Amino acid sequence: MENAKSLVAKEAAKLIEDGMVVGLGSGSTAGLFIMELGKRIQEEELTVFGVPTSFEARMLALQYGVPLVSLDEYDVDIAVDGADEVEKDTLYLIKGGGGCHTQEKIVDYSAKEFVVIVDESKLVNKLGEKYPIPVEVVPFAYSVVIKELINMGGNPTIRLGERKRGPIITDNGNMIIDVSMDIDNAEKLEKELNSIPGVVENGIFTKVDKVLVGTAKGVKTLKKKKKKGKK
Ligand SMILES: O=C(CO)[C@H](O)[C@H](O)COP(=O)(O)O
Repeated sequence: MENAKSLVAKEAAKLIEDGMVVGLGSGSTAGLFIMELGKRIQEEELTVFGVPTSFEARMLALQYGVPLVSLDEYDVDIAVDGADEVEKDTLYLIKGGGGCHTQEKIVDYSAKEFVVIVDESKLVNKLGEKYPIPVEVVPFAYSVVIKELINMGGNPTIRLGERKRGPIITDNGNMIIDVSMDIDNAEKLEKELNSIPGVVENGIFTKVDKVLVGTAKGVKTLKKKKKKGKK
């Protein structure tokens, strides 16, 4: 899959034009995109600025020579980001495997165009098939949020560090609760989860313009087929 990720990252870097402000996603695929963008900036002497979605993206941008600006000063022309799951027909996503979905959603949703880059392993028929929904929660609220998620029919677990004996802490100083639940109407659930007091943001993304998929044979573009759960 590493080759598919590199292919799709390279293809996405070709979308960037001189003068653009680019949202820089988080995760391994977005990291490869940052590297490819850095190469184009150096080789073609492009004037491009990045807006990072995480500490990790910021560090990679510095490493690969992508100059950074903040959302306070600039609007984002295009955001390029990875995903944990992509529902094939709707292009709805689950993000937040790296715990960065809050800043990702702020940057990705503010962009004039939001492009997702994944390899084929991320495609699912139904959102939530393989991956729970990451929910970023203010630590003070974790127990009441867990109760509410159970009331909503979910199965929540606190995300723990791999070696740390305790919850992982996001770039914003919060905890992540991963919740498995049936996603009947993704747009509605995205809003409902955010209405729980103490929830900062959840990892359902329903506003996506384009998905580029890296495969063994090359890169294909996915288009939206239907809007699910809308009455
Ligand atoms: O949402 C994310 C981080 O919060 C990532 O985009 C997602 O986890 C995909 O990562 P990778 O490209 O490493 O598979």
